[in-house]
Amino acid sequence: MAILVTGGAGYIGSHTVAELLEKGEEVVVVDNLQTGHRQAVLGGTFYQADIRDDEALSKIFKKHEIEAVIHFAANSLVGESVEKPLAYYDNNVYGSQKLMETMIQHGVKKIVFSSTAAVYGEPERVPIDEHDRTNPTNPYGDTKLAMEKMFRWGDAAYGLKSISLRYFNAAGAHPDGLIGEDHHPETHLIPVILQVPLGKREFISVFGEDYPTEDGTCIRDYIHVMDLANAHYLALQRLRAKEESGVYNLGNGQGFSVRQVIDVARRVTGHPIPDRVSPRRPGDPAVLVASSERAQEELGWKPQYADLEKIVDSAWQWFRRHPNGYRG
Ligand SMILES: NC(=O)c1ccc[n+]([C@@H]2O[C@H](COP(=O)([O-])OP(=O)(O)OC[C@H]3O[C@@H](n4cnc5c(N)ncnc54)[C@H](O)[C@@H]3O)[C@@H](O)[C@H]2O)c1
Ligand SMILES: O=c1ccn([C@@H]2O[C@H](COP(=O)(O)OP(=O)(O)O[C@H]3O[C@H](CO)[C@@H](O)[C@H](O)[C@H]3O)[C@@H](O)[C@H]2O)c(=O)[nH]1
Repeated sequence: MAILVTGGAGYIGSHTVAELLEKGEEVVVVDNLQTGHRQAVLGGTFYQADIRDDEALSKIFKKHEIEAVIHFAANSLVGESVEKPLAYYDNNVYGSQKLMETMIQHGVKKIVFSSTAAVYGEPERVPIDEHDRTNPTNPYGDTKLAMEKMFRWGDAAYGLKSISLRYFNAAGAHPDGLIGEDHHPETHLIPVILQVPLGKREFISVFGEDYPTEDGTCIRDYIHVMDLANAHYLALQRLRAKEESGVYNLGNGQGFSVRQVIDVARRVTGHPIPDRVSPRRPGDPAVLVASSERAQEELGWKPQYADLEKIVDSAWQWFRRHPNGYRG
């Protein structure tokens, strides 16, 4: 039986496909390539299709015997979601609804899906654990919370078991150098910083220096993409063993400010990386740091690349070899 991966040509999806293939799983990928890359899919069967197209989805579910779904396909940028909220509800909420309907029609009852730290909004305390209040400060986080609720009700009504993985900030690349991050335009902090030593931009903009943090810049918890990929495999194993829904944070439990990340990148690349302060980006919470104790205890998850220097170096190795991403 196969694992259907939606968004498997994207950044985190392609690394998870690589992990699943390495574990000997049969993989079917569905991706509309709106931000993904065909070359990023290292194996399995690939379909270029949109998850909102239920006819196309149904054909794929008929053709393959699908055991479980790992669902990454989404719009996922905090800033963009504030400007275009409806595109986020359409792809993330309606898209997940269509996917769930197709799963139910075909008797598929297991799903692992991407949620986010953005469901918490401004946390009441850090590190954040899964019991803490969810109160998103941007439409993106709100759509992911709506997805979580939809799958929870889907369990109650149809016995569809889901594991929601609330990742914090993904970064880094596969150690074999074949796949990595490639977004157009790139907006994520670590790759944007690395565009400076690559000669693609002159300086890094620091979005806001007046947050209630030690140096005034936002704090995030950075997590290596291979550690995320492994967590998806472990979540799948948990669903196979327990058939029980759950929610897990995935982060390293350590927060780094924008300025600290820039300093690490300066050390890793040996480049001065000039910076300039610009206004806050709407929708950004000041601090997001995870407690991932539950994932460690219940999934047996243990991050292998917890050190920020290793994460930035891993991203740097990819960008040095592929300054234009999959285009060379
Ligand atoms: N990157 C992060 O730091 C981060 C953190 C938390 C959560 N997430 C979540 O993880 C998931 C993957 O994020 P990513 O950074 O790899 O993003 P990405 O944009 O690289 O990957 C998303 C993939 O989904 C595909 N896709 C989008 N809409 C689709 C649709 N309607 N039908 C079929 N395919 C579709 C895209 O083409 C792309 O290949 C997203 O759900 C995102 O919200 C990401
Ligand atoms: O050029 C830049 C880019 C970003 N930032 C700041 O860096 C931090 C991290 O930003 P970014 O890398 O864009 O990530 P987030 O906005 O934190 O969102 C990411 O991390 C979330 C989980 O925390 C995920 O849900 C999202 O999908 C993913 O894009 C934020 O404070 C930004 O304001 C800058 O100062 N300058």
